[in-house]
Parts: sequence; C-alpha cells; structure tokens
Amino acid sequence: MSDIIKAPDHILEAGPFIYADILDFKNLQEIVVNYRVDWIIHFSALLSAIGEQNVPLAMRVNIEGLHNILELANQYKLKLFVPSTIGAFGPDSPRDPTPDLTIQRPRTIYGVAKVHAELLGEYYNQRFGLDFRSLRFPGVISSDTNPGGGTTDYAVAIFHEALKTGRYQCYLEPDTMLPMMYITDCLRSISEYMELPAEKLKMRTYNIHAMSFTPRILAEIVKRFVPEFEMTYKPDSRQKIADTWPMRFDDSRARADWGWHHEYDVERLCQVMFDALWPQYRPGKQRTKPVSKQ
Ligand SMILES: NC(=O)C1=CN([C@@H]2O[C@H](COP(=O)(O)OP(=O)(O)OC[C@H]3O[C@@H](n4cnc5c(N)ncnc54)[C@H](O)[C@@H]3O)[C@@H](O)[C@H]2O)C=CC1
Ligand SMILES: CC(=O)[C@H](N)C(=O)O
Repeated sequence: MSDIIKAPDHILEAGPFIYADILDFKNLQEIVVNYRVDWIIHFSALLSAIGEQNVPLAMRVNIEGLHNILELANQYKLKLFVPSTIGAFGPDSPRDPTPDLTIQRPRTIYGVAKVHAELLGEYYNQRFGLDFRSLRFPGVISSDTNPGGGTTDYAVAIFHEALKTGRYQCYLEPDTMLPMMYITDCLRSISEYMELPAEKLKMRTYNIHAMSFTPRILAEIVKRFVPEFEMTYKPDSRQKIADTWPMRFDDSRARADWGWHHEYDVERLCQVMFDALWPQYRPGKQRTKPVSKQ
C-alpha cells in the first residue's frame, strides 16, 4: 500500500507501506521495478466536494495522476484497477435507475476526471491491450476511516456523531436519495472483478449497486440504535452535487456478466457500523439493543 500521508498503525501492521506520489512518474517506475509490482489498484483522488474547493489540485491529482498511472501500467504491462463513481453521471443522465451506458455529463471536476479515466482506460485497453478494469461505486461507508471530502460523507459521519453527541446536522435535504455500499462489499467486488478471466468481461467499466437510502431513512434506523438521536438539516453546496447524481444504480450487467451481488443492505450496514464504533465512543457502556422496526 502507498500514499503521500503517514499511515495509521493498523495499516502499518497489515503489510508493507511506502510513500508514493502519483505525480512523480520516475518514483513510480522505481517502485514498480524494485517491488516487482504486477497489479495497480489506483485509489488516489480528491473526492467530489473537496475537488470543487481546489479545482487546479483536483485536475493534477485526478487527471495528471491518472495519466501517469495509465502510462506506467502500459509500460510495465500491469493489470490496472481504477475506481469510478456515481459522480461520473450528471443531471442529463437518467437517475432512477442509472444504466451503465447512458449520457455522462457530470458537473464536478471529480466526475469529469472519472469519465476521462473510464474513457482513457478503455482506449488503452483497445489500443494497447492494457488490462484496465473499473467499477462505478456508490458512496462507500466504512468505520475504519474518516470521510474524505465527498458528497456522500454524511452517511459515515452520522454514525460517529450519533454516538459522540446524539445529534447530527445533515448537509443534504432529508429526501435526497443516493446509492451506497458497505466497505466489505466494495472490497470484495474489487477482488472478484480483478480475478475474473478477461473473456468474462463484456465491458471494462461496470456500475455496481448495493442499497439506496435518504438521510431521513438512515436517521430513522440510527434512532433505533441510539434512541436519543436527533438529526437536523442545513443543506449546503453538496446538495447541488447530490441533486445531479443517480438515485439508484442499475447494475444488472455486472450481476449477469460476472455474478456481482451485494451482501449488506441498510439494516445490516447500521448493525456493523454500530458494532464497530460503539466501543470507541461508549467504552464500558452497555450497548442498547436496537428497537425493532414499527
Ligand atoms: N469513498 C467513496 O464513497 C467512493 C470512492 N471512490 C473512489 O475510491 C478512491 C478512494 O476513495 P477514498 O478512499 O474515499 O478517498 P480518500 O480521499 O479517503 O483517499 C484518497 C487518497 O489519495 C491520496 N492522495 C492524494 N494526492 C495524492 C498524490 N499526489 N499521490 C498519492 N496519493 C495521493 C490521499 O492522501 C488520500 O489518502 C477514489 O478514487 C474515489 O474516487 C469511488 C466511489 C465512491
Ligand atoms: C460517491 C463518491 O464518489 C464519493 N463518496 C463522493 O461523494 O465524492
């Protein structure tokens, strides 16, 4: 694993970790040669909300960085995975559901860079035979890391705030529906997809889906675990982004072509998030049993 930031202890304990700046091509070449790299999983990016706050940096990291990675993968004949996103669609795309192949006119630099990555990766695949693969992910929810500056961050922050303060002020309107996925499904999708023989793939970029919910729906479930929880709403600039994104993803082609299936729905997601975060925020405090659905 690599990054330009210092890794937390649990990452250092899990395996080798090195500094790598995706904007430094020569250093990337050195790493591939010295560590005998044969696959690249290219996660580095500025997410949608933070990208809008620093467009020049987002262009460098998300576009120039991708160019380096594609060239590197092609030069050394590496297998390459680049995640895409619901943010690769825009207001002109059908939103409920959004199919794999449709109009893509995103309105954020993040989305524009992801469409660029999808197209360039597919071009390198057809032109040079590069084994490029991409999945378009919903908002990914995990208890391991803090939200990284995206439009879907509320669906992570809500769990921390519910346990820490019993309150959360949501920056999206209560009925804004977005596709989401639990991290375990996300990571499993990458490993299953990357292991597939190339002949199984009819496309190089697939939508994948797990669940869709609104802030209001999520807040109601959170309340079952933390009965005192209260959510208020103060929409900000992220609302404008969310309003242009898919509400539900049509992932029927991933399901048909290579057997994609999700295992976590919103109920199970809440269960695992509270299992993981409860001891951190309420150590020694008796876990309340979730109130069952009315
Ligand atoms: N988190 C989500 O909900 C979704 C994420 N994705 C994609 O998954 C990937 C990872 O997303 P997250 O982990 O959530 O984002 P994040 O913001 O938590 O992580 C991005 C990482 O890129 C690193 N980075 C920034 N500049 C760099 C540089 N010059 N060289 C090397 N590393 C650099 C940052 O230090 C950071 O650790 C991104 O490509 C994102 O587009 C796609 C859909 C949903
Ligand atoms: C859905 C994503 O790609 C990301 N979480 C974001 O909100 O920018």
